[in-house]
Amino acid sequence: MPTTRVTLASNSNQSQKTPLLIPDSASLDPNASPSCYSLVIKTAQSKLRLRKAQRVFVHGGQELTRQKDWEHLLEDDVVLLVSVGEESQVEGDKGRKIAENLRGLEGVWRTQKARETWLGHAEVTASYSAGEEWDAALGTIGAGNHFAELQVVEDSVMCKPTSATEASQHELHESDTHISASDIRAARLAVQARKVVDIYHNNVQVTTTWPPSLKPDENNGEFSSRLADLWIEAPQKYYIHRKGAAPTHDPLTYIPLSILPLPGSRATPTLILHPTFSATNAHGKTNALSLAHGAGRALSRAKAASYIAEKYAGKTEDLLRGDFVKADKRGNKLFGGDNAGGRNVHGACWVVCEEKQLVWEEAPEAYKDLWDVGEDLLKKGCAERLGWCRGRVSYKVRKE
Ligand SMILES: Nc1nc2c(ncn2[C@@H]2O[C@H](COP(=O)(O)O)[C@@H](O)[C@H]2O)c(=O)[nH]1
Ligand SMILES: [Mn+2]
Repeated sequence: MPTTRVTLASNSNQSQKTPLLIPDSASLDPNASPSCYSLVIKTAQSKLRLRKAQRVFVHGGQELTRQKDWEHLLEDDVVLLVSVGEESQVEGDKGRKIAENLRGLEGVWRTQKARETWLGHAEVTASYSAGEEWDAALGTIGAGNHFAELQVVEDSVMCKPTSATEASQHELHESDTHISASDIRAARLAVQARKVVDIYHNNVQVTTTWPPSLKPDENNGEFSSRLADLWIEAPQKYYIHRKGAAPTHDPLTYIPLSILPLPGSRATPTLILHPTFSATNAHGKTNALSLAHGAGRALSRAKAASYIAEKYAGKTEDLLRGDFVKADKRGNKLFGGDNAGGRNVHGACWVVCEEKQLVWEEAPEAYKDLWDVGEDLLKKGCAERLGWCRGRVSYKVRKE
């Protein structure tokens, strides 16, 4: 019987593979029975142990959904990547399309009049306008190395039940001792509820108490009394100058942030941290009410530019592709196989960056290991990890 010889691989762990001979009798119409699609799914379930196998892709991100995809892409020796639906709407080809169509984030937002109106403060009839030159940055992603990223919350969010409770205000009971599906859902909701998460950083904050007190009602009074031990009595101004760090509180209200993202690079996840305040970190004093605002550079911009330009000579354009993901600097592209959770670097971002120099300077290899940085913060009692998100489209700059 004539057959087509293909290899099936798990989309999230592509070293996990199995051969499959598809008989010509199998229909190319995915809705027929038996179809090439149903055979692929069944084989992935039994041989790759992907119980929830549901989507089939080829390298490059194109998904085989319609009969004509199967007609066009099914051939001898093709590798079919089978996923359990971990992708989001911005996965694969969609990510590429979004990246292609996304533009103007660095361009001015509305008119100066509209910006001034937005910056006005009706109650105190004051305006925070700083003049046209500066207001022009309002509503843009900013300049320099700023970026905006579309990310998805990964399914495998792990969290402590108490963190999930605080973060999401979901009705989870603090006495829960195991991580349940509802905890995971709660952590996801916490992140998703704030669909746009900005990261304050490099700011100067003025405070008159050190450390600032938290609202007693948030801590049943107990926390405030412990903080009192640390208070410096005389009210005077203290300045917290952050460079490479983000505040653990909303700088205006002093209310602790429920989540604080810790980005790694355009190809690695963003950890979702929950700042903590306990005796271990002297209620935030140890870390100056701040957390790292990113993994941070491992290579200077100059070193990264020359190293990456040489390493990927002639392939700079490929570095912008979401399907051109190289192993991280430890070589652990699929670190730990299926149990790696967010550690693998599968499925990176489609990047919009029309400045070659920046593409090289901000390559994933130029940054420290996000997981190590995150782990240090956890070990010092400065934060808990609620989960992580994965970038799908990263917008840096267009030259338009
Ligand atoms: N998710 C992404 N994270 C990135 C990217 N480029 C850099 N980074 C991380 O962000 C912090 C902050 O950047 P900085 O330039 O202001 O220091 C940095 O420490 C990196 O770890 C990216 O494209 N996507
Ligand atoms: Mn920085």
